[in-house]
Amino acid sequence: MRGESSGLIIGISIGVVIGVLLAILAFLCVRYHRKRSQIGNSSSRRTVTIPIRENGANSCTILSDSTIGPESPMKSGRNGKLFWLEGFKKNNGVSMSGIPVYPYKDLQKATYNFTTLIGQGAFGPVYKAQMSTGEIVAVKVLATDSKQGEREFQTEVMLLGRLHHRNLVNLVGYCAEKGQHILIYVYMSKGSLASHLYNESNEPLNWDVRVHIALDIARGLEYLHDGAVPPVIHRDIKSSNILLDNSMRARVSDFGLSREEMVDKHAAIRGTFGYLDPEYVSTRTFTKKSDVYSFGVLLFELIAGRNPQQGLMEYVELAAMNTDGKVGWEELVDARLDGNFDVQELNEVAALAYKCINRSPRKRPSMRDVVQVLSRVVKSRHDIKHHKKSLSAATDEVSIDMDQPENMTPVSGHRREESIDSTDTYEV
Ligand SMILES: Nc1ncnc2c1ncn2[C@@H]1O[C@H](COP(=O)(O)OP(=O)(O)OP(=O)(O)O)[C@@H](O)[C@H]1O
Repeated sequence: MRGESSGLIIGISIGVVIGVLLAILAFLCVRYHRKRSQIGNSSSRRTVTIPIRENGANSCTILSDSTIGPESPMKSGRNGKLFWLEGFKKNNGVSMSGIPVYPYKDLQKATYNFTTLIGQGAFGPVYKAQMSTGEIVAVKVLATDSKQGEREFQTEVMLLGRLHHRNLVNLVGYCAEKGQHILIYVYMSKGSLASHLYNESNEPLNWDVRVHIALDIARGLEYLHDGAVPPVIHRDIKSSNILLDNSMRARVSDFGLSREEMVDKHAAIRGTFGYLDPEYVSTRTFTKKSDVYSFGVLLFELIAGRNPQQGLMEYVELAAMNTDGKVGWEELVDARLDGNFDVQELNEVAALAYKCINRSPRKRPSMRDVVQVLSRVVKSRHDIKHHKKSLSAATDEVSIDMDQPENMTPVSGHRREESIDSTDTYEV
Protein backbone atom coordinates (compact mmCIF):
# COMPACT_ATOMS: atom_id res chain seq x y z
CA MET A 1 0.00 0.00 0.00
CA ARG A 2 2.78 2.30 1.08
CA GLY A 3 4.81 1.30 -1.97
CA GLU A 4 1.84 2.05 -4.21
CA SER A 5 1.20 5.52 -2.76
CA SER A 6 4.87 6.50 -2.92
CA GLY A 7 4.89 5.33 -6.57
CA LEU A 8 1.83 7.47 -7.16
CA ILE A 9 3.49 10.48 -5.56
CA ILE A 10 6.64 9.99 -7.64
CA GLY A 11 4.51 9.64 -10.79
CA ILE A 12 2.57 12.83 -10.02
CA SER A 13 5.78 14.70 -9.22
CA ILE A 14 7.40 13.63 -12.49
CA GLY A 15 4.23 14.64 -14.33
CA VAL A 16 4.23 18.07 -12.65
CA VAL A 17 7.93 18.61 -13.41
CA ILE A 18 7.44 17.64 -17.06
CA GLY A 19 4.38 19.91 -17.26
CA VAL A 20 6.30 22.87 -15.81
CA LEU A 21 9.24 22.23 -18.17
CA LEU A 22 6.90 22.11 -21.16
CA ALA A 23 5.21 25.36 -20.06
CA ILE A 24 8.61 27.10 -19.69
CA LEU A 25 9.66 25.81 -23.12
CA ALA A 26 6.43 27.09 -24.71
CA PHE A 27 6.87 30.48 -23.01
CA LEU A 28 10.47 30.77 -24.24
CA CYS A 29 9.39 29.84 -27.78
CA VAL A 30 6.70 32.53 -27.82
CA ARG A 31 9.14 35.17 -26.49
CA TYR A 32 11.78 34.17 -29.01
CA HIS A 33 9.33 34.50 -31.91
CA ARG A 34 8.00 37.82 -30.66
CA LYS A 35 11.50 39.23 -30.35
CA ARG A 36 12.42 38.07 -33.84
CA SER A 37 9.39 39.73 -35.32
CA GLN A 38 10.14 42.94 -33.36
CA ILE A 39 13.71 42.98 -34.65
CA GLY A 40 12.32 42.48 -38.13
CA ASN A 41 9.94 45.39 -37.69
CA SER A 42 12.46 47.77 -36.28
CA SER A 43 15.06 47.07 -38.92
CA SER A 44 12.55 47.51 -41.71
CA ARG A 45 11.44 50.67 -39.93
CA ARG A 46 14.97 51.96 -39.91
CA THR A 47 15.42 51.42 -43.61
CA VAL A 48 12.29 53.47 -44.18
CA THR A 49 13.22 56.18 -41.72
CA ILE A 50 16.77 57.09 -42.58
CA PRO A 51 16.56 57.63 -46.33
CA ILE A 52 14.02 60.41 -46.48
CA ARG A 53 14.00 60.81 -50.21
CA GLU A 54 11.92 57.98 -51.58
CA ASN A 55 8.31 59.00 -51.15
CA GLY A 56 8.60 61.82 -48.72
CA ALA A 57 6.28 60.37 -46.13
CA ASN A 58 7.93 58.02 -43.75
CA SER A 59 7.09 57.53 -40.15
CA CYS A 60 7.26 54.99 -37.43
CA THR A 61 4.38 55.68 -35.11
CA ILE A 62 0.78 56.45 -35.78
CA LEU A 63 0.33 59.93 -34.41
CA SER A 64 -2.79 61.47 -32.97
CA ASP A 65 -4.24 62.64 -36.26
CA SER A 66 -3.17 62.79 -39.89
CA THR A 67 0.26 64.08 -39.03
CA ILE A 68 2.17 62.56 -41.86
CA GLY A 69 0.46 63.78 -44.90
CA PRO A 70 0.69 64.21 -48.59
CA GLU A 71 1.76 67.81 -48.32
CA SER A 72 5.40 67.06 -48.70
CA PRO A 73 7.17 69.60 -50.84
CA MET A 74 8.84 66.68 -52.51
CA LYS A 75 7.03 65.26 -55.43
CA SER A 76 7.28 61.62 -56.23
CA GLY A 77 8.25 61.00 -59.78
CA ARG A 78 8.21 57.89 -61.89
CA ASN A 79 9.23 54.78 -59.93
CA GLY A 80 8.63 56.74 -56.75
CA LYS A 81 11.91 58.59 -57.26
CA LEU A 82 12.33 62.13 -56.13
CA PHE A 83 12.50 64.63 -58.92
CA TRP A 84 12.13 68.04 -57.41
CA LEU A 85 15.84 68.48 -57.11
CA GLU A 86 16.58 66.55 -60.27
CA GLY A 87 17.95 69.52 -62.13
CA PHE A 88 20.39 70.06 -59.32
CA LYS A 89 23.25 67.70 -60.01
CA LYS A 90 24.26 65.64 -57.01
CA ASN A 91 27.85 64.94 -56.07
CA ASN A 92 27.84 61.21 -55.50
CA GLY A 93 24.09 60.94 -55.58
CA VAL A 94 23.11 59.89 -52.10
CA SER A 95 25.39 59.84 -49.07
CA MET A 96 25.90 57.01 -46.60
CA SER A 97 23.17 58.57 -44.49
CA GLY A 98 20.72 58.45 -47.38
CA ILE A 99 20.60 62.22 -47.80
CA PRO A 100 21.47 63.76 -51.18
CA VAL A 101 24.90 65.42 -51.36
CA TYR A 102 25.36 68.41 -53.65
CA PRO A 103 28.52 69.81 -55.21
CA TYR A 104 29.68 73.16 -53.88
CA LYS A 105 29.89 74.67 -57.35
CA ASP A 106 26.23 73.91 -58.04
CA LEU A 107 25.25 75.68 -54.83
CA GLN A 108 27.49 78.56 -55.75
CA LYS A 109 25.69 78.88 -59.07
CA ALA A 110 22.21 78.49 -57.57
CA THR A 111 22.86 81.29 -55.06
CA TYR A 112 24.55 83.62 -57.57
CA ASN A 113 27.83 83.10 -55.75
CA PHE A 114 26.19 83.35 -52.33
CA THR A 115 24.68 86.78 -52.83
CA THR A 116 21.00 85.92 -52.30
CA LEU A 117 21.03 86.36 -48.52
CA ILE A 118 17.63 85.91 -46.84
CA GLY A 119 18.69 85.83 -43.25
CA GLN A 120 21.37 85.37 -40.67
CA GLY A 121 21.04 82.91 -37.81
CA ALA A 122 23.29 81.93 -34.95
CA PHE A 123 24.81 79.19 -37.10
CA GLY A 124 25.50 81.32 -40.17
CA PRO A 125 23.88 82.96 -43.21
CA VAL A 126 20.91 81.56 -45.12
CA TYR A 127 20.59 82.02 -48.91
CA LYS A 128 17.77 81.53 -51.34
CA ALA A 129 18.78 79.21 -54.17
CA GLN A 130 17.14 78.95 -57.54
CA MET A 131 17.68 75.55 -59.11
CA SER A 132 18.00 74.94 -62.81
CA THR A 133 14.54 73.29 -62.68
CA GLY A 134 13.12 76.47 -61.20
CA GLU A 135 12.74 74.90 -57.76
CA ILE A 136 13.68 77.12 -54.84
CA VAL A 137 15.47 75.97 -51.69
CA ALA A 138 17.07 77.60 -48.64
CA VAL A 139 20.80 77.07 -48.26
CA LYS A 140 22.23 77.42 -44.75
CA VAL A 141 26.01 77.86 -44.69
CA LEU A 142 27.25 76.92 -41.25
CA ALA A 143 29.80 79.37 -39.86
CA THR A 144 33.36 78.42 -40.88
CA ASP A 145 34.69 78.98 -37.37
CA SER A 146 32.35 76.23 -36.27
CA LYS A 147 34.17 73.70 -34.13
CA GLN A 148 32.08 70.97 -35.63
CA GLY A 149 34.22 68.29 -37.21
CA GLU A 150 33.42 66.20 -40.27
CA ARG A 151 32.14 63.27 -38.27
CA GLU A 152 29.89 65.45 -36.09
CA PHE A 153 28.54 67.16 -39.17
CA GLN A 154 27.70 63.80 -40.76
CA THR A 155 25.96 62.78 -37.53
CA GLU A 156 23.99 66.02 -37.52
CA VAL A 157 22.99 65.48 -41.14
CA MET A 158 21.88 61.96 -40.36
CA LEU A 159 19.82 63.19 -37.44
CA LEU A 160 18.19 65.91 -39.50
CA GLY A 161 17.70 63.82 -42.60
CA ARG A 162 15.82 60.99 -40.98
CA LEU A 163 13.20 63.41 -39.73
CA HIS A 164 10.53 64.01 -42.27
CA HIS A 165 7.14 65.52 -41.66
CA ARG A 166 4.91 68.06 -43.32
CA ASN A 167 5.16 70.35 -40.28
CA LEU A 168 8.96 70.33 -40.16
CA VAL A 169 11.28 72.36 -42.38
CA ASN A 170 12.76 69.24 -43.91
CA LEU A 171 16.39 68.86 -44.85
CA VAL A 172 16.62 68.02 -48.54
CA GLY A 173 20.38 67.84 -49.00
CA TYR A 174 23.78 68.92 -47.82
CA CYS A 175 27.29 69.75 -48.96
CA ALA A 176 30.58 69.13 -47.18
CA GLU A 177 33.27 70.46 -49.48
CA LYS A 178 36.10 72.97 -49.39
CA GLY A 179 35.90 73.02 -45.58
CA GLN A 180 32.29 74.21 -45.78
CA HIS A 181 29.31 72.66 -44.06
CA ILE A 182 26.09 73.51 -45.88
CA LEU A 183 22.53 72.37 -45.20
CA ILE A 184 19.79 72.60 -47.84
CA TYR A 185 16.20 73.00 -46.73
CA VAL A 186 12.72 73.27 -48.18
CA TYR A 187 12.14 76.96 -48.90
CA MET A 188 9.45 78.67 -46.83
CA SER A 189 8.25 81.61 -48.85
CA LYS A 190 6.32 83.48 -46.17
CA GLY A 191 9.23 83.72 -43.72
CA SER A 192 9.06 83.39 -39.96
CA LEU A 193 6.04 83.53 -37.68
CA ALA A 194 7.87 86.25 -35.70
CA SER A 195 7.98 88.49 -38.77
CA HIS A 196 4.19 88.12 -39.17
CA LEU A 197 3.52 88.87 -35.53
CA TYR A 198 5.87 91.82 -35.19
CA ASN A 199 6.61 93.42 -38.58
CA GLU A 200 4.18 96.23 -39.15
CA SER A 201 4.66 95.74 -42.90
CA ASN A 202 2.88 92.36 -42.67
CA GLU A 203 -0.91 92.13 -42.40
CA PRO A 204 -1.93 91.03 -38.88
CA LEU A 205 -2.64 87.29 -38.75
CA ASN A 206 -6.34 86.63 -38.18
CA TRP A 207 -7.52 84.42 -35.31
CA ASP A 208 -8.36 81.36 -37.45
CA VAL A 209 -4.90 81.36 -39.02
CA ARG A 210 -3.27 81.69 -35.60
CA VAL A 211 -5.07 78.60 -34.31
CA HIS A 212 -4.12 76.64 -37.43
CA ILE A 213 -0.51 77.68 -37.04
CA ALA A 214 -0.61 76.50 -33.41
CA LEU A 215 -1.97 73.13 -34.54
CA ASP A 216 0.70 72.80 -37.26
CA ILE A 217 3.49 73.49 -34.76
CA ALA A 218 1.96 71.06 -32.28
CA ARG A 219 1.86 68.36 -34.95
CA GLY A 220 5.50 68.98 -35.88
CA LEU A 221 6.52 68.67 -32.24
CA GLU A 222 4.34 65.64 -31.68
CA TYR A 223 6.18 63.97 -34.54
CA LEU A 224 9.57 64.82 -33.01
CA HIS A 225 8.51 63.52 -29.60
CA ASP A 226 6.40 60.49 -30.47
CA GLY A 227 6.93 59.74 -34.14
CA ALA A 228 10.70 59.93 -34.49
CA VAL A 229 12.74 56.94 -33.39
CA PRO A 230 14.60 57.70 -31.20
CA PRO A 231 12.60 60.73 -30.02
CA VAL A 232 13.98 64.20 -30.62
CA ILE A 233 13.67 67.22 -28.35
CA HIS A 234 13.78 70.49 -30.27
CA ARG A 235 15.20 72.64 -27.44
CA ASP A 236 14.61 76.01 -29.07
CA ILE A 237 10.93 76.47 -29.84
CA LYS A 238 10.21 80.16 -30.47
CA SER A 239 8.37 82.25 -33.05
CA SER A 240 11.48 82.93 -35.16
CA ASN A 241 11.99 79.18 -35.53
CA ILE A 242 8.54 78.69 -37.03
CA LEU A 243 8.44 79.24 -40.79
CA LEU A 244 5.40 79.65 -43.02
CA ASP A 245 4.83 78.36 -46.52
CA ASN A 246 2.91 79.96 -49.33
CA SER A 247 -0.46 78.90 -47.92
CA MET A 248 0.45 80.01 -44.37
CA ARG A 249 0.93 76.48 -43.11
CA ALA A 250 3.56 76.40 -40.38
CA ARG A 251 6.64 74.24 -40.04
CA VAL A 252 9.05 73.89 -37.18
CA SER A 253 12.58 74.83 -38.25
CA ASP A 254 16.12 75.08 -36.93
CA PHE A 255 17.13 71.81 -35.50
CA GLY A 256 20.59 73.19 -34.77
CA LEU A 257 19.90 72.69 -31.10
CA SER A 258 17.97 69.47 -31.47
CA ARG A 259 19.40 66.43 -29.82
CA GLU A 260 18.12 63.02 -29.00
CA GLU A 261 16.80 62.82 -25.46
CA MET A 262 19.70 63.15 -23.11
CA VAL A 263 20.80 64.56 -19.82
CA ASP A 264 24.00 66.54 -19.50
CA LYS A 265 24.22 68.29 -16.21
CA HIS A 266 27.51 69.98 -17.12
CA ALA A 267 26.44 71.47 -20.44
CA ALA A 268 25.77 75.20 -20.65
CA ILE A 269 22.11 76.22 -20.70
CA ARG A 270 20.86 76.24 -24.27
CA GLY A 271 17.74 77.74 -25.73
CA THR A 272 16.28 81.23 -25.82
CA PHE A 273 15.59 83.40 -22.81
CA GLY A 274 11.89 83.69 -22.06
CA TYR A 275 11.01 80.33 -23.61
CA LEU A 276 13.15 78.24 -21.27
CA ASP A 277 11.49 75.77 -18.95
CA PRO A 278 12.35 76.91 -15.37
CA GLU A 279 12.62 73.25 -14.37
CA TYR A 280 15.35 72.75 -17.00
CA VAL A 281 17.20 75.83 -15.76
CA SER A 282 17.26 74.48 -12.20
CA THR A 283 17.87 70.79 -12.92
CA ARG A 284 19.73 71.07 -16.28
CA THR A 285 17.61 68.17 -17.45
CA PHE A 286 15.87 68.86 -20.71
CA THR A 287 12.87 66.67 -21.46
CA LYS A 288 9.99 66.61 -23.91
CA LYS A 289 8.04 68.57 -21.30
CA SER A 290 10.59 71.40 -21.63
CA ASP A 291 9.55 71.69 -25.30
CA VAL A 292 5.93 71.67 -24.10
CA TYR A 293 6.74 74.64 -21.84
CA SER A 294 8.28 76.61 -24.76
CA PHE A 295 5.28 75.69 -26.89
CA GLY A 296 2.98 77.09 -24.15
CA VAL A 297 4.88 80.39 -24.27
CA LEU A 298 4.53 80.37 -28.07
CA LEU A 299 0.76 79.78 -27.77
CA PHE A 300 0.47 82.83 -25.52
CA GLU A 301 2.60 84.72 -28.04
CA LEU A 302 0.08 83.86 -30.77
CA ILE A 303 -2.77 85.02 -28.54
CA ALA A 304 -1.17 88.23 -27.33
CA GLY A 305 0.99 89.24 -30.30
CA ARG A 306 3.75 89.93 -27.81
CA ASN A 307 6.96 88.02 -27.14
CA PRO A 308 8.72 87.19 -23.86
CA GLN A 309 11.16 90.05 -24.41
CA GLN A 310 8.14 92.37 -24.45
CA GLY A 311 6.94 91.17 -21.05
CA LEU A 312 4.61 88.46 -22.35
CA MET A 313 4.80 86.23 -19.30
CA GLU A 314 4.17 89.11 -16.88
CA TYR A 315 0.98 89.88 -18.83
CA VAL A 316 0.04 86.21 -18.71
CA GLU A 317 0.48 86.05 -14.93
CA LEU A 318 -1.60 89.21 -14.49
CA ALA A 319 -4.35 87.88 -16.75
CA ALA A 320 -4.25 84.53 -14.94
CA MET A 321 -5.18 86.29 -11.68
CA ASN A 322 -8.53 87.25 -13.22
CA THR A 323 -9.25 83.79 -14.55
CA ASP A 324 -9.92 80.44 -12.99
CA GLY A 325 -7.38 79.10 -15.48
CA LYS A 326 -10.21 78.36 -17.92
CA VAL A 327 -12.15 81.50 -18.82
CA GLY A 328 -11.52 85.24 -18.70
CA TRP A 329 -8.40 85.41 -20.86
CA GLU A 330 -9.83 88.13 -23.15
CA GLU A 331 -7.68 90.94 -21.75
CA LEU A 332 -4.61 89.19 -23.13
CA VAL A 333 -5.71 89.27 -26.76
CA ASP A 334 -3.61 91.01 -29.42
CA ALA A 335 -5.08 94.46 -30.16
CA ARG A 336 -4.26 93.88 -33.85
CA LEU A 337 -7.10 91.33 -33.94
CA ASP A 338 -9.47 94.25 -33.46
CA GLY A 339 -11.84 92.13 -31.40
CA ASN A 340 -12.26 89.59 -34.21
CA PHE A 341 -11.90 86.29 -32.42
CA ASP A 342 -14.11 83.59 -30.97
CA VAL A 343 -14.16 84.02 -27.18
CA GLN A 344 -14.73 80.34 -26.47
CA GLU A 345 -11.85 79.30 -28.72
CA LEU A 346 -9.62 81.92 -27.16
CA ASN A 347 -10.35 80.61 -23.67
CA GLU A 348 -9.76 77.01 -24.73
CA VAL A 349 -6.43 77.84 -26.36
CA ALA A 350 -5.30 80.05 -23.46
CA ALA A 351 -6.30 77.42 -20.89
CA LEU A 352 -4.24 74.89 -22.84
CA ALA A 353 -1.26 77.27 -22.99
CA TYR A 354 -1.53 77.80 -19.23
CA LYS A 355 -1.36 74.03 -18.66
CA CYS A 356 1.73 73.84 -20.88
CA ILE A 357 3.59 76.38 -18.73
CA ASN A 358 2.77 74.69 -15.43
CA ARG A 359 5.84 74.81 -13.14
CA SER A 360 5.57 71.10 -12.66
CA PRO A 361 6.52 69.22 -15.85
CA ARG A 362 4.35 66.27 -14.80
CA LYS A 363 1.26 68.46 -14.88
CA ARG A 364 1.95 69.67 -18.42
CA PRO A 365 0.17 67.87 -21.24
CA SER A 366 2.10 65.84 -23.80
CA MET A 367 2.31 67.17 -27.35
CA ARG A 368 -0.09 64.41 -28.32
CA ASP A 369 -2.66 65.79 -25.83
CA VAL A 370 -2.04 69.29 -27.18
CA VAL A 371 -2.69 68.15 -30.77
CA GLN A 372 -5.93 66.55 -29.68
CA VAL A 373 -7.19 69.69 -27.92
CA LEU A 374 -6.28 72.00 -30.82
CA SER A 375 -7.75 69.58 -33.40
CA ARG A 376 -10.98 69.60 -31.42
CA VAL A 377 -11.05 73.41 -31.42
CA VAL A 378 -10.54 73.50 -35.20
CA LYS A 379 -13.01 70.70 -35.80
CA SER A 380 -15.79 72.22 -33.72
CA ARG A 381 -15.25 75.53 -35.51
CA HIS A 382 -15.63 73.65 -38.76
CA ASP A 383 -18.75 71.83 -37.57
CA ILE A 384 -20.34 75.12 -36.45
CA LYS A 385 -19.61 76.66 -39.87
CA HIS A 386 -21.17 73.70 -41.62
CA HIS A 387 -24.16 73.79 -39.30
CA LYS A 388 -24.63 77.52 -39.97
CA LYS A 389 -24.30 76.92 -43.71
CA SER A 390 -26.90 74.17 -43.75
CA LEU A 391 -29.21 76.29 -41.57
CA SER A 392 -28.89 79.25 -43.93
CA ALA A 393 -29.37 76.90 -46.91
CA ALA A 394 -32.56 75.58 -45.33
CA THR A 395 -33.77 79.13 -44.62
CA ASP A 396 -33.00 80.13 -48.20
CA GLU A 397 -34.97 77.18 -49.53
CA VAL A 398 -37.95 78.08 -47.37
CA SER A 399 -37.85 81.66 -48.60
CA ILE A 400 -37.57 80.43 -52.20
CA ASP A 401 -40.65 78.28 -51.71
CA MET A 402 -42.55 81.11 -50.06
CA ASP A 403 -41.53 84.05 -52.22
CA GLN A 404 -40.63 82.87 -55.65
CA PRO A 405 -42.76 81.68 -58.50
CA GLU A 406 -41.80 78.13 -59.50
CA ASN A 407 -40.26 79.05 -62.84
CA MET A 408 -37.93 81.72 -61.46
CA THR A 409 -34.19 80.95 -61.17
CA PRO A 410 -33.28 81.19 -57.47
CA VAL A 411 -30.97 84.20 -57.08
CA SER A 412 -30.24 83.06 -53.52
CA GLY A 413 -28.19 80.15 -54.91
CA HIS A 414 -25.56 82.63 -55.99
CA ARG A 415 -25.67 84.45 -52.68
CA ARG A 416 -25.16 81.20 -50.83
CA GLU A 417 -22.00 80.45 -52.80
CA GLU A 418 -20.68 83.88 -51.93
CA SER A 419 -21.25 83.29 -48.24
CA ILE A 420 -19.49 79.91 -48.42
CA ASP A 421 -16.46 81.54 -49.98
CA SER A 422 -16.26 84.30 -47.47
CA THR A 423 -16.59 82.14 -44.36
CA ASP A 424 -14.25 79.34 -45.45
CA THR A 425 -11.15 81.45 -45.80
CA TYR A 426 -8.90 78.79 -44.29
CA GLU A 427 -9.71 75.19 -45.00
CA VAL A 428 -8.49 72.44 -42.71
N1 LIG B 1 13.93 77.09 -45.07
C1 LIG B 1 13.87 78.41 -45.07
N2 LIG B 1 13.08 79.06 -45.94
C2 LIG B 1 13.02 80.41 -45.93
N3 LIG B 1 13.69 81.19 -45.07
C3 LIG B 1 14.49 80.61 -44.17
C4 LIG B 1 14.63 79.19 -44.13
N4 LIG B 1 15.48 78.89 -43.12
C5 LIG B 1 15.85 80.06 -42.57
N5 LIG B 1 15.26 81.09 -43.19
C6 LIG B 1 15.40 82.51 -42.84
O1 LIG B 1 16.75 82.76 -42.55
C7 LIG B 1 16.87 83.47 -41.32
C8 LIG B 1 17.91 82.82 -40.43
O2 LIG B 1 17.42 81.54 -40.06
P1 LIG B 1 18.16 80.62 -39.02
O3 LIG B 1 17.31 79.43 -38.83
O4 LIG B 1 19.56 80.40 -39.46
O5 LIG B 1 18.28 81.49 -37.72
P2 LIG B 1 17.17 82.06 -36.75
O6 LIG B 1 16.20 80.97 -36.47
O7 LIG B 1 16.61 83.33 -37.29
O8 LIG B 1 18.01 82.40 -35.47
P3 LIG B 1 18.73 81.38 -34.48
O9 LIG B 1 19.81 80.70 -35.25
O10 LIG B 1 19.27 82.26 -33.42
O11 LIG B 1 17.70 80.43 -33.98
C9 LIG B 1 15.51 83.54 -40.68
O12 LIG B 1 15.11 84.89 -40.68
C10 LIG B 1 14.60 82.75 -41.56
O13 LIG B 1 13.47 83.53 -41.83
